[in-house]
Amino acid sequence: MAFIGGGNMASAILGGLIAQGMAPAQIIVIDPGADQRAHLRATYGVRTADDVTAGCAEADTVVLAVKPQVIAEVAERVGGALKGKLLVSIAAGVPIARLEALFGPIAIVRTMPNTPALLGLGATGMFANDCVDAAQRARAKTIVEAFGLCVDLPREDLLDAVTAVSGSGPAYFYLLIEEMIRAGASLGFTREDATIMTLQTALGAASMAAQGDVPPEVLRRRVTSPNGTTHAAITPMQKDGFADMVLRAMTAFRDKAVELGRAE
Ligand SMILES: NC(=O)C1=CN([C@@H]2O[C@H](COP(=O)(O)OP(=O)(O)OC[C@H]3O[C@@H](n4cnc5c(N)ncnc54)[C@H](OP(=O)(O)O)[C@@H]3O)[C@@H](O)[C@H]2O)C=CC1
Ligand SMILES: O=C(O)[C@@H]1CCC=N1
Repeated sequence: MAFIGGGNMASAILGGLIAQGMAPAQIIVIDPGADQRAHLRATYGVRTADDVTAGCAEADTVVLAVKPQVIAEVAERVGGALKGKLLVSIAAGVPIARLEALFGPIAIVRTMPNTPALLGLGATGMFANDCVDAAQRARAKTIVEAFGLCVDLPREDLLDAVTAVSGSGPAYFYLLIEEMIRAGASLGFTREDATIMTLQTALGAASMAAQGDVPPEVLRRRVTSPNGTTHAAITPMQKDGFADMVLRAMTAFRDKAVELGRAE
């Protein structure tokens, strides 16, 4: 398996795959940064290369993990070297039609993962082109499921919505965590106490919601005693347009994914 691009998202996937038992020697990462290649070798034990054609030669599966703006340059360098291989793209917004125009009519699975893949807790959407056969589809799914859950999408355009929900989603929660820590510290906690209380609360709330038997709205109401403290906090948030803010933010993420993917 080869990765073109060894940055943040590739590292999260590598960490997840290796923790799940994939042999690092089976993985080669192509990245232009000598320091980054040394870091990847030291951290994950993978092989590295700086030349994309040589790097992909032995792989049957190639993960395209560069920024959308760099894909055309990669395609120019790689030429026809991906013929017969499975290309798994993780690039936000880049449509399969554009990948086919750049890399030729090869088997392509377009995915949108997220960084919790590092802990095997990724949430990934995927969609395959018509060149992908049953064995390649199963291989892509096995890889994705090694670092979290995989949703096989009925339409390609839903991948831009996946970017808004789960691809970028960890950042919404991190922002809330950052601000809760800051606010906790300003209410008199030490920063350390504000941090552990906030993180344990985030973990506990997410774990309860993830059990799935009680909807989040009901869980929220159970915390919200009539006319109590939670009510005093949440009511102004709702009045100040929290729901609209989340919708606008996620629509902006989705639209940016579309824009990035269409850019030449
Ligand atoms: N970060 C995230 O949470 C997620 C990211 N993605 C997608 O993953 C992709 C990568 O994003 P991310 O990991 O955040 O970005 P990074 O910038 O962290 O990683 C990209 C890596 O690719 C390297 N690179 C640049 N040019 C080439 C080239 N020609 N050949 C090989 N490697 C090259 C970069 O090197 P250098 O820095 O030296 O240029 C960098 O190390 C994007 O398409 C993004 O949309 C998808 C889901 C989530
Ligand atoms: O911000 C980005 O463009 C990437 C895609 C999804 C998450 N991070």
